[in-house]
Amino acid sequence: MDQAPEEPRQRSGSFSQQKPKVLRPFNTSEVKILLLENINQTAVDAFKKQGYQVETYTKALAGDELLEKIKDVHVIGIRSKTKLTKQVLDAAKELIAIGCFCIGTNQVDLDAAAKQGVCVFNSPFSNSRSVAELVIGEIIVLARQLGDRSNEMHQKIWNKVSANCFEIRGKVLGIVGYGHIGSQLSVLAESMGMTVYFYDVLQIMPLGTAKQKESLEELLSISDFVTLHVPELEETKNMIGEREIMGYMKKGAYLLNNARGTVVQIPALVKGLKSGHLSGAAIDVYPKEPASNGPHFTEYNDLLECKNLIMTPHIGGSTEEAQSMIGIEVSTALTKFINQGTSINAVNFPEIDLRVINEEESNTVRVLYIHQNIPGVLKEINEIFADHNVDKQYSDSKGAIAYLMADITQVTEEQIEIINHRISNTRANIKTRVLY
Ligand SMILES: O=C(O)C(=O)COP(=O)(O)O
Repeated sequence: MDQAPEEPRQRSGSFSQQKPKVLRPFNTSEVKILLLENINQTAVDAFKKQGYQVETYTKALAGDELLEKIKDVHVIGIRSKTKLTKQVLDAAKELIAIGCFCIGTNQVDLDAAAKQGVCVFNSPFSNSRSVAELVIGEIIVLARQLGDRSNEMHQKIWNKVSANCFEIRGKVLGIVGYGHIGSQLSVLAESMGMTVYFYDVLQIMPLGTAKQKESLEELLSISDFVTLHVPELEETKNMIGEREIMGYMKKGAYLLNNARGTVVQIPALVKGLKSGHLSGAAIDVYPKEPASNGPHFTEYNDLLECKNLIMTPHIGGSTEEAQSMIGIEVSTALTKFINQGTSINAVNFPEIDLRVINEEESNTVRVLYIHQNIPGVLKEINEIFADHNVDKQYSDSKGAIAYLMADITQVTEEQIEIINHRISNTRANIKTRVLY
């Protein structure tokens, strides 16, 4: 006789089959999300699935237009072009979070955002493979002068030359910045037969047979190809100028910048190329970049005259794969922050999370309290919580701001209002939300 199938056992711990309760801060259709710079459809779909209102633009916004649009949204999604300065953030009265749908966060005043209780997320590695592959392509294109040959053919010129065209096998690649992109590139370059060295401010374990160099100057002086993979920081601004190009890079070397435009001084690059000290360069990023597609690249006429210079319009991370992954990654982080207060992986905030509240915990509320990091705050808060049962609580700080998350049980609807009101009126309050 067939045996009846066993009842599935109730699993425990983090595999619990109890359903997490969906916490709703307010009617989700009131959550307004503004997405700029052609953010991927995966993000638009994810936000719409939550029931949020979503407005999208293909370009970056600036000036009055940005101030007008940002003033009543709860979340803004941007890429590398939209500048969220303190002045812009001051106008964003309802803003709770910013999503940078890219790696870089230099376009946002992170400190001002934190002080206003606005949590910033990015996508730290989803486009690293795309950038690394682009660099491999550029190295070969430069070594074979393909840009110039192709331009000549477009002008009907047949120019078959082998002088100063090289294989990349056995050449030295110098990587400045050995993070997600630099290290990925290191592996790809070695598999093409290149010898890899890198420079980084941190001591990092090299992948494959790559080796770390102690100084930037040493790296520059031994590399046939120098490629930059550093963030835009005070320390990296103008990092590569005449001293580095003419003084330290080898004669005949190539320079690649797919990092940030401000890292390389354009006049020094032009001098390096025009003097013949550099054999070529690939530049994807510029100190000033147009906000939208079209004939707007008018700042750098000197570059237009340089030979063996590949110029691209900041497309390092622009692949279908990277953009769709970034869309999912950043929209997921933002949704968790909106719905549950989770700030894990935030770039400017203490990283806080608590296990989910289950559906049957019907009278449990979650208090999210973003406050100034000053003495005596927890005492005040715990007095407010004193008549309730604090089920779990976690708090952490980062610089001037602190973030407390607490789940309180047996709270009636009137009490929710009272708790919200009392916490919002504490002297350290920056932003308080109560989810239920
Ligand atoms: O990921 C980054 O930081 C980039 O530079 C890519 O920027 P983008 O999203 O293409 O504007």
